[in-house]
Amino acid sequence: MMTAFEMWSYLCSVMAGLMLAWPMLKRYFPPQLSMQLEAYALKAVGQVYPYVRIKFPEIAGQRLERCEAYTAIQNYLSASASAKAKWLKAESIKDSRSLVLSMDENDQVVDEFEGVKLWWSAGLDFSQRSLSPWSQSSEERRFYKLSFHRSHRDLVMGSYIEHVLEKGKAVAADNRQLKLFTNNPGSDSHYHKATKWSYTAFKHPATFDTLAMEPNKKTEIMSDLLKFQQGKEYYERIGKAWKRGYLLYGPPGTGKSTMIAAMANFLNYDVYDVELTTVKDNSEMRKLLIDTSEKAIVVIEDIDCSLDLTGQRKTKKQEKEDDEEKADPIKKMLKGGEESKESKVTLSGLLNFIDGLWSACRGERIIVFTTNFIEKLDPALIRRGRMDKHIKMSYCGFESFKLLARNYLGVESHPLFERVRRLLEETEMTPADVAENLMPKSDDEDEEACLEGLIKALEKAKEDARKKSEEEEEEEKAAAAEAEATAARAIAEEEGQRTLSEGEQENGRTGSASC
Ligand SMILES: Nc1ncnc2c1ncn2[C@@H]1O[C@H](COP(=O)(O)OP(=O)(O)OP(=O)(O)O)[C@@H](O)[C@H]1O
Ligand SMILES: [Mg+2]
Repeated sequence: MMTAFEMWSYLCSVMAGLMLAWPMLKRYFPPQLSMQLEAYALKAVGQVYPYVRIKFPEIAGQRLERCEAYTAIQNYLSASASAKAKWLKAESIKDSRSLVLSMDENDQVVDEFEGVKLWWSAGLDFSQRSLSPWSQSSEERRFYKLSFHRSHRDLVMGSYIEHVLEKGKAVAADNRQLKLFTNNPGSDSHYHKATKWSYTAFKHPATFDTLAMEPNKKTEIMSDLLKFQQGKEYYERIGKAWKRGYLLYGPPGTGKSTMIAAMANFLNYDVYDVELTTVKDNSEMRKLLIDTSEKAIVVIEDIDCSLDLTGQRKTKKQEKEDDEEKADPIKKMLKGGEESKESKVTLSGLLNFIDGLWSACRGERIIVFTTNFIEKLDPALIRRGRMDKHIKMSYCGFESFKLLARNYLGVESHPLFERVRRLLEETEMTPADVAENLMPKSDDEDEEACLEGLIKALEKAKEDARKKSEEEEEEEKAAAAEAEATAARAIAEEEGQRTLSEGEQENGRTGSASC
């Protein structure tokens, strides 16, 4: 004969078994019926059932965004799921080169944390979505459910969930394919899935190993990036948003864009390439930036050309057009439609988003501006704190050349290196041009031919620079001579005028004396 306690324990364990088996049994019932059964069963056992359940939906919130927790749990469970679950789902990651297995809907796995058993199950809800007053569509909503005994509530809430999310994010970082986002031209759509970003897989092969620059400078940048990436607690402690601004400046072809790609590959961050000229106004800019994920590099290339952010300067052409429009109102009206398409992002808007917005965002973000003309930028835009690190990308030095030669030709040293070194000291050539000269153009071209080609190009560049400076000197001399001649003419004219007026005065005096 069973005691009351034994019966109670038996009943509880049957109920627990049923609850845990339910996700698997559910597949044999129509969706509507299974939802109703679940609701009744929940009511019935709610009072006595000793297990707590937490549901993590895939889609949540008003904007129906994908829940970060769901993704993290999916990644966390992928490891246990592939070992324990019976129904598995395979998804390809990283350029379809590997597969991630996650448990299928209605399956479950058991996890253990600090000696406590916890059950995870995957499920599917069907929610009715009304498309119009006459029709409805059923939408599938995935979720994960965590079940555990109520005596472990503190442990789960206190540390287990945090542990799952952190591990899940780490797995995601290892597995994920980097993405390159670009902003779509301004759209006013309110449809919940409309996004302001579109993306493609980021497969740029540049790394810090292939980036040619002075070794000390490169090491400094890499340590700076690492320090930033590992600085979560530090930024929290000093009360600063976890962001860092880099300004890359230098002539075209010195590797600014290549450096951004190397940064993304080094940190494993997505790249958000902002095309400022298609951003309608400051508020759209804000929305765009809120929509970026954490672990992101936000890039604004050629900031000096993107917008009139440099103290509201106007080009001569714009000034002339403005004058013409003032004189001709019809022309202004005709141009009106065109103007409304122009971006109205302002310098202060841009400064606000760099400073203000990200203070409220969790997760690390790097912002990179590039420019060919640092002197054209408003000092407010690039002051430390906004653009924390200013990195000058310069012409190719000998160390950079050696790296390019190793990369492009596979040579560490060569008798021609010495000539290249001397020429690089005497003339300026961008890494882009050096790289182009080092690249074999046919199978017959060996490293010697490429190095000789580079030497010829360097000699030509040196000769061109010499001629250019001679021409400039000539022009300067001619301009100085012209200025001197103009000054002499002006003095002579002034002299002539004075003699003339003195003569007239003299004549006047003799005239009046003879009268
Ligand atoms: N420092 C470098 N190291 C390795 N390759 C480089 C470097 N600089 C330039 N290159 C090569 O030259 C090409 C052009 O470089 P990149 O686009 O990075 O220049 P940039 O400074 O961004 O120029 P721009 O100012 O015109 O945008 C790259 O594809 C790369 O192959
Ligand atoms: Mg570039």
